[in-house]
Amino acid sequence: MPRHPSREAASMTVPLNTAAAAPRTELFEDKDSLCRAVAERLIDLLRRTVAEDGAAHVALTGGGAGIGTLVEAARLFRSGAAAGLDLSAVHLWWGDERLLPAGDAERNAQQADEALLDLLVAEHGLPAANIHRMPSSEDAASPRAGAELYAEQLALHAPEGGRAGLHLPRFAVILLGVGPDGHIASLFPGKAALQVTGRTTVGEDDSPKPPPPRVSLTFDAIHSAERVWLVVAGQDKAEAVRRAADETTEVTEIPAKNARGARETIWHVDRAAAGHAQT
Ligand SMILES: O=C1O[C@H](COP(=O)(O)O)[C@@H](O)[C@H](O)[C@H]1O
Repeated sequence: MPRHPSREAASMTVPLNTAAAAPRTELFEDKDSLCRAVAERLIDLLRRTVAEDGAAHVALTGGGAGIGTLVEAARLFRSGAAAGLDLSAVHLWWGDERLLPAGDAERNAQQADEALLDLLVAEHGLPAANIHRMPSSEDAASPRAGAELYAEQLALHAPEGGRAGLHLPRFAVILLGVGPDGHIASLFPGKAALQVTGRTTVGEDDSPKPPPPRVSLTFDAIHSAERVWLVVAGQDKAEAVRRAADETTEVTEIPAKNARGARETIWHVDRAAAGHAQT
């Protein structure tokens, strides 16, 4: 297995992680109800994790349903429904990012700031230092350098004896959107980044979805999470959802198939993404 995706493998296989939690699906009427439910579930999980472990680490995602979930979480904070959650013990990370200038509107972190994080820092006691953004193009000259920088950040928050020898925080949950092509984070179909093992992060020079330069968690990092929650809304995702559930589909064709957490894997899917007729 390559440690870095120096070149694309013409024909590759990536094993499905059958040791992790098998996926279950929860169906929602539409994107709004899905995002509301995931936001409530996330706040509840953070409360429980902080109470039990003293800290909670979460990896956020971009994308329509990912940012929609943060918008709903902001609504819950504004309404007082998140009262009692000690945000000084919560750390926020990302599953992937575009290697663009800080503050670029296309960056997942920028969209998260606008949807939720600026509010949490200004009014709800989230320390700015607990927001662990992936490097920008000012921080790193290449996706590979960006990946190495983020791996160092992750390692600083790793507990002793982390899973599979990887130096990572203990993620209570990693949130993941799914692209119409079946990608998760910046792990795209057929790309050599899918094969990277023994590392927590990977650079992608040539993402088929613009912009090309990106940084992503690896499958190994995703599999280390306690929980993986996928958030998938819209008819354009229906084919990817269908293929991910098909046992004959290869991970290299639909990377989302291999998005699994150690204890729990939930696909939150709206009716359109599930391929149901619209009502
Ligand atoms: O490029 C990305 O796309 C996916 C899905 O985005 P969507 O707009 O099709 O919902 C997202 O999960 C990922 O974080 C992002 O970088």
